[in-house]
Amino acid sequence: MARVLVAFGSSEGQTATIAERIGDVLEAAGHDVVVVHAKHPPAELDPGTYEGVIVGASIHMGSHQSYVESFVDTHSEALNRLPSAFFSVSLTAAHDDPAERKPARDLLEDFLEETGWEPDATLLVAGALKYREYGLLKRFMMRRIARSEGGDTDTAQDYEYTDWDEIEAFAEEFTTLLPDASEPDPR
Ligand SMILES: Cc1cc2nc3c(=O)[nH]c(=O)nc-3n(C[C@H](O)[C@H](O)[C@H](O)COP(=O)(O)O)c2cc1C
Repeated sequence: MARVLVAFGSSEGQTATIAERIGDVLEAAGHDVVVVHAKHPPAELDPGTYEGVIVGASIHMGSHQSYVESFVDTHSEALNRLPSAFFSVSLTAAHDDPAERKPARDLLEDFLEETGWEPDATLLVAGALKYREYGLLKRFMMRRIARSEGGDTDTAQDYEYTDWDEIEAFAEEFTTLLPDASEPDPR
C-alpha cells in the first residue's frame, strides 16, 4: 500500500469530480489516498511525505488555475523525486482531431515548463459544459464559444465529455509506478 496525494484545481467542479474518481480507483487498488483542493490545502500538507502525487487543473481563458501552478512550483522538488502525474481538463481536449487538441497540449507543456515539473505521465481530459450552473454572462459566453467551435449550444442542459474509462485507466496505470508493499521481501 502506498500513500498517494491527489491535488486539483477546479472552477466549476468537473476537475474535482475527476480527482475524486482517481482517488476511488487508487483506493480500490489498496492505496491510502488524500484528495485536496490546491486552492486551500491543509496547512500541514507536505507532498514530500507521500509516495506518489497526481495533480489536476482545468483551463479557463487559455490558462490553468494560477494557484495550481503555485502549488506545483512550491513542491516541484518533491514532485520531481516521486512518481507523479498531471492531468489537464478542458473543452479543447474533447476534440477527436489531434490538430484541434493541440492548443490544450501546448498549454500543458507550457505549464510544465514554467513550473520545472517533469511528471511520469500526463493526460488531456475532456471536461464539461455546465450551462445550467453558469451565471447569465458565463452561459452566454460559453454558448458563443461552443457555437464557433461546432459544439453543443442548448443551454437548457449540461454536457459532459469526460471519458471515465480513460480516467480509470490513467489511475490504474499510475498504480504501476507506486511502491508495492505486497511484493515479497527480497531478503
Ligand atoms: C469561463 C470559462 C472559460 C473557459 N475557457 C476555456 C479555454 O480557454 N479553453 C478550453 O479548452 N476550455 C475552456 N473552458 C472549458 C473548461 O475547461 C471546462 O468547462 C472544464 O470542464 C472546467 O473544469 P472545472 O469545472 O474543473 O473548472 C472554459 C470554461 C469556462 C466556464
